[in-house]
Amino acid sequence: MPCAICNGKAAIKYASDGRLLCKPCFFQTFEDAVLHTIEADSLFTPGQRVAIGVSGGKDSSVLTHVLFVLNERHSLGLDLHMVAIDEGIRGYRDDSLACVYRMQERYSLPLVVKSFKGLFGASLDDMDARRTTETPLCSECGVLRRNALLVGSREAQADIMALGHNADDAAEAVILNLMRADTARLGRGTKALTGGADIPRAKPMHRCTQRDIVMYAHLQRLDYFATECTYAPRALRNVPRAILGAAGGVIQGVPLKVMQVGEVLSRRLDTGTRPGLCERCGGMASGRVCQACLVVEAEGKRAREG
Ligand SMILES: Nc1ncnc2c1ncn2[C@@H]1O[C@H](COP(=O)(O)OP(=O)(O)OP(=O)(O)O)[C@@H](O)[C@H]1O
Repeated sequence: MPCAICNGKAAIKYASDGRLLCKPCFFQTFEDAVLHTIEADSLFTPGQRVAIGVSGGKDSSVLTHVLFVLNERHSLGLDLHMVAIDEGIRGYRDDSLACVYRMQERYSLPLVVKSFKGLFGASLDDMDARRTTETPLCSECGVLRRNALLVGSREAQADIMALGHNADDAAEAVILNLMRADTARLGRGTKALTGGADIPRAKPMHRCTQRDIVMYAHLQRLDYFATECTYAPRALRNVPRAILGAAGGVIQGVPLKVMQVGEVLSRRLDTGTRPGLCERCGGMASGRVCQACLVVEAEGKRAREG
């Protein structure tokens, strides 16, 4: 089959729109899609210090590589830094952090590492050990990680964060919030730029599908840690992930379609209320105190009760 762009020999299906492409055209198309999001959503301005959240996983490894390439190729003028969070998950984050250190060497970017233990007094494994039931810890972990990324980005004196969220992540969030009838958060994750109250969060791969990201990482032979998090089997996200996985076999570009619906619904349901600042830590909060401070408070109580 001929490549849909250059008529050369096609080797890869571009999952976002189903076109068959050769390897160089696939790389170019994927990188152009990220550049398009950066420009269309005005994510960055020249001279900005960008803290890339790097976990050692495929998404942030691809993001770091593509931002590094685009910054050079298009003279974006970005001062790229890396921020990594060690949640304290034995057999998972320790190995993926080793990958982050190798990335630091490869791209020669400054790196800030913050740990849950250092910031909140307990690792995720410590928090799990205090629980008597197998409750999913992923939402608490996500809340604390967001806060830790903010602390790390402040330490790096970053103007903006760049995170590796993709279209599948956004679609999973839309489906999860639909199932919970959480209309206030329906559009959460569907925007490429959020959180003006503190350091904003940009998602340059927001319109890239997971399939294309995995293919890009594989064909570029990027170094990343592929093992799933120890706690992943308990994650609520497995439900929407399974739905999207099943639909992906029969509907082209399904994550992008679900994401578009989330965007439309969130605009229609927008009440105009914007988050303020937490009175304890200064992070973003919908109430007086942010989710991270509430999680830390609950964990402290658990630890005292032994
Ligand atoms: N431990 C971490 N340290 C720094 N940044 C992180 C960490 N975990 C997640 N992030 C950032 O948040 C983004 C979304 O994380 P999430 O866990 O939802 O996705 P993921 O698919 O596991 O990402 P990745 O493949 O990069 O690990 C990541 O791409 C990365 O930019």
